[in-house]
Amino acid sequence: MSEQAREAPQRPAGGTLRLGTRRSKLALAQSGLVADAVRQVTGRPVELVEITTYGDVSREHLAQIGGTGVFVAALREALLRGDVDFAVHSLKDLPTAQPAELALAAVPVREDARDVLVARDGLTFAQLPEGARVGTGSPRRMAQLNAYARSHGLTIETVPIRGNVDTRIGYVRKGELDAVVLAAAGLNRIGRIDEVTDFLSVDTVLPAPGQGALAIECGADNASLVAALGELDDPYTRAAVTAERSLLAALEAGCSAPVGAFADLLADGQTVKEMRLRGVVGTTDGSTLVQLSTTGPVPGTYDQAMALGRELAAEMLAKGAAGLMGERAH
Ligand SMILES: NCc1[nH]cc(CCC(=O)O)c1CC(=O)O
Repeated sequence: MSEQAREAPQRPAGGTLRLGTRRSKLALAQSGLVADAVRQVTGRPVELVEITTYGDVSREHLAQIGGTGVFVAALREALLRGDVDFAVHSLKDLPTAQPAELALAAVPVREDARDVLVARDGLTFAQLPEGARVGTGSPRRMAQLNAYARSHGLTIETVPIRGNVDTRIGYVRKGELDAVVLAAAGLNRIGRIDEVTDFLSVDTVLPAPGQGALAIECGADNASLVAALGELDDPYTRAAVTAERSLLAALEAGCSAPVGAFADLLADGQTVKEMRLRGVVGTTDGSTLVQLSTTGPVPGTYDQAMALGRELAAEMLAKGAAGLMGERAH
């Protein structure tokens, strides 16, 4: 039963829009949310078209074949072939270089950007026992969690894991790990936020650049679709994630580098004053972190947001960030 069939009776002018999506529970949830929003703003039917990516078929060598970029690549190929009209990505999985043929038509309002802990027995991070086994395959999470543990006089063991959200939480339920760390946004979107045992403040663990935000992408030459999808864009989220991704790009780091970044607005009462961008790079054992922040006027343009990220990257590089990033992704 397609979305198209269900909406056929009140079908307005303008044909059905085909939304290319991965088949994972998270991807389908994200695409479903965006499909609803696009129906609202365009008045057009939206049909989900499932695309199997190489990353879905073969996870074992994900790191070697280019990390989460493989998920994005198959959707982009479908867009470029014209098999689908637009696609939804988790922004944190998007490479920072934007192909000229494709437009980032919208970045909707960001979800909760925080990382969270799903631990056994309702444990918070501070309540984990000495030597606790904490699952995460992310060098960014490893670096900051190990540093956080150290600051509590605790040593944890970070255990590299992969797989979808169900698989990761499964390690805790089966008793193989004491806890796993995931993004709040993903759990919210698939309806499992109730399983969180600790929300990790961004003051302690900076999220991945773009975490919690979605990217809606379509062909750059389809001006009317770029404009229509643009209705879903949130300028503050767009500015924040642009600054975060600019930092990542200027550090010349890939999606698997130990880089965290988060931009937020500083308000004086009801008046938004400035944007603050925080960044961190560290060794995965958490023994050394370079963590800095910069504050500036809320970027009104893409170039201003990019400049904020570049400025912070330059300061971090001056403090030795490059030496902490280890092997570059790609
Ligand atoms: N790397 C996989 C991935 N990509 C986006 C999300 C969550 C949703 C988001 O951050 O927008 C996740 C899962 C996770 O990190 O827990």
